[in-house]
Amino acid sequence: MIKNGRIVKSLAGFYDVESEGTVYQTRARGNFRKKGMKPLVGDFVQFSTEENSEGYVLDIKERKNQLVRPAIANIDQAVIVMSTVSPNFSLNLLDRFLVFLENKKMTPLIYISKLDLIDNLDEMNQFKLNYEKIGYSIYFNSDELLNALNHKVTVFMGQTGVGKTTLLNKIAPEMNLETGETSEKLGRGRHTTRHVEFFNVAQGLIADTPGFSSLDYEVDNAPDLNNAFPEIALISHDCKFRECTHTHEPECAVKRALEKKEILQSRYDNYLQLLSEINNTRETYAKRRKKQV
Ligand SMILES: Nc1nc2c(ncn2[C@@H]2O[C@H](COP(=O)(O)OP(=O)(O)OP(=O)(O)O)[C@@H](O)[C@H]2O)c(=O)[nH]1
Ligand SMILES: [Zn+2]
Repeated sequence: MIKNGRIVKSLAGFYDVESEGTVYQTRARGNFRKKGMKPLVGDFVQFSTEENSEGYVLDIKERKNQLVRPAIANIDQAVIVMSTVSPNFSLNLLDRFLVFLENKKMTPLIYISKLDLIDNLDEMNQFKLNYEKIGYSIYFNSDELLNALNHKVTVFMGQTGVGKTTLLNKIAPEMNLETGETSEKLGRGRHTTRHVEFFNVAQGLIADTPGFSSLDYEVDNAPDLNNAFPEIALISHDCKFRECTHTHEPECAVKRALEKKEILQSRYDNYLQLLSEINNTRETYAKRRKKQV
């Protein structure tokens, strides 16, 4: 019988496909293999199932997005975990995570951990207001965050030590994750490769997230960078030049908005920093290519 479903687990060449509430064990066998495509957890697939024998994944539907580590596809949203201290809160790092997610069409949710370690909340409250104005959701407690996971596929990301595991243990104890502390106590190596699996939490799906300690935001051109800053993208429609980079061009609406404090200075500064990183990388590549000729 041919069915449609979604891969919810992958282990040693087997794929668990969920279809209308039932999970079927399958292997890969389809045209996509010739194209070098490998089924990923999160893929919507067509598969065959037979009684008394395993089924086969026959076709993979087009992906909305995908991650390499963990290897998953079609992710709706990502929780960026940022701590107030140890490691220190960084708007620069946060904006890099946001650019990465915007570019991948994953909705960012921002969770602030270790609020108990700071005496004064003024700065964090101001940050919350500022970023909510851009359109982002900021969470100071895990119960509110839990509600936002309903009916969505969510991954968790953040610098090492910010408290991802601690947070996941609070909202999804069934995932049985080890925090930095416990895995050190037990003398086990960190970052052991696990199989990839979705967990049902709050009527949504959560993917385990082994990686993400360093971040390549994966944007390599100015227009994509512009679009990865939603408030800049919106205002850029009023710039005189269609491909305005908001640096040296006359009649730039973004610079006007900056003067009127309608755009945060830190956001603009981080935009400029990423833009110059992108330009530097492009120049380096161009030089290398010239040398090769
Ligand atoms: N005071 C306080 N400590 C926290 C909080 N969240 C996490 N921690 C501590 O911070 C340390 C790191 O937490 P983890 O949950 O292991 O961090 P992680 O992001 O999973 O780190 P990696 O596994 O390295 O990616 C642990 O000692 C936690 O107990 C918090 O909200 N408040
Ligand atoms: Zn402009």
